[in-house]
Amino acid sequence: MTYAARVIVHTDYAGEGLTEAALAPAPLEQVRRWVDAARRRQAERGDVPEPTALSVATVDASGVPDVRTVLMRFLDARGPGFVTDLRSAKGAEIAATGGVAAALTWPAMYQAVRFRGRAVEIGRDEIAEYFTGRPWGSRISAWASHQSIPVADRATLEAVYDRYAALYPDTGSATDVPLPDHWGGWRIDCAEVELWAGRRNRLHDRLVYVRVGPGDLADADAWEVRRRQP
Ligand SMILES: Cc1cc2nc3c(=O)[nH]c(=O)nc-3n(C[C@H](O)[C@H](O)[C@H](O)COP(=O)(O)O)c2cc1C
Repeated sequence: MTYAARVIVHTDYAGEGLTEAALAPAPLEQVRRWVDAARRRQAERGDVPEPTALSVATVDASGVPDVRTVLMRFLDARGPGFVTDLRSAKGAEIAATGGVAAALTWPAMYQAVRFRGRAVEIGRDEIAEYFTGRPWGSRISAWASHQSIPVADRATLEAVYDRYAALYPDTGSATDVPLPDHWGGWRIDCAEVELWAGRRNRLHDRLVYVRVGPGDLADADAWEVRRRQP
């Protein structure tokens, strides 16, 4: 017997599914409904930790894919957005190809949302506003870490952190740590938004908003809904 055959537990997905009739006319409202439901469920039952954990896939200049998890910090008609170090591996990959795909996955609810599109850098004003709301230690780490670059050991990293902590001491003010130029974020300007709902016998529902014209995620005229086979 293979390893997989011995360890895999086959769980049938008993979700309620998703119908065309129940789907919101435009993707933003539909995604918000599901994100709100995931947050509520986490608050009530605690089985959807980090409901906005977003897997973000990028492709480097040679066509090699990469993926990591971030937190979805923005969700509006312009697309889902996240914050990060602009100099990171994901940053280099976005600079190289601009293509990005992302997924919110809530296994306890048998639901997932999938976005595909182009990365658009979030404006500095919005980033500055968001940055000031972060805890002081997180803002210090934004200076101390050059994300994705190797470091000799943990002690080296902590020494750099301590240096910035001394440079920008915690005064209790939102502006005691300046916004680093290298810290920012991207939104996904979506070409497709898929809602996946797990159902019995692996006969799941997949309803996909496909962009058919200009407009944002709140504009129903910009999208056509297609059902894909599971
Ligand atoms: C639950 C979770 C949330 C995370 N949130 C973020 C985030 O919001 N921004 C970020 O840059 N990294 C976040 N990370 C770390 C990333 O997964 C990743 O290690 C980092 O962004 C470097 O990725 P890169 O080297 O591919 O650019 C998070 C990791 C986890 C597991």
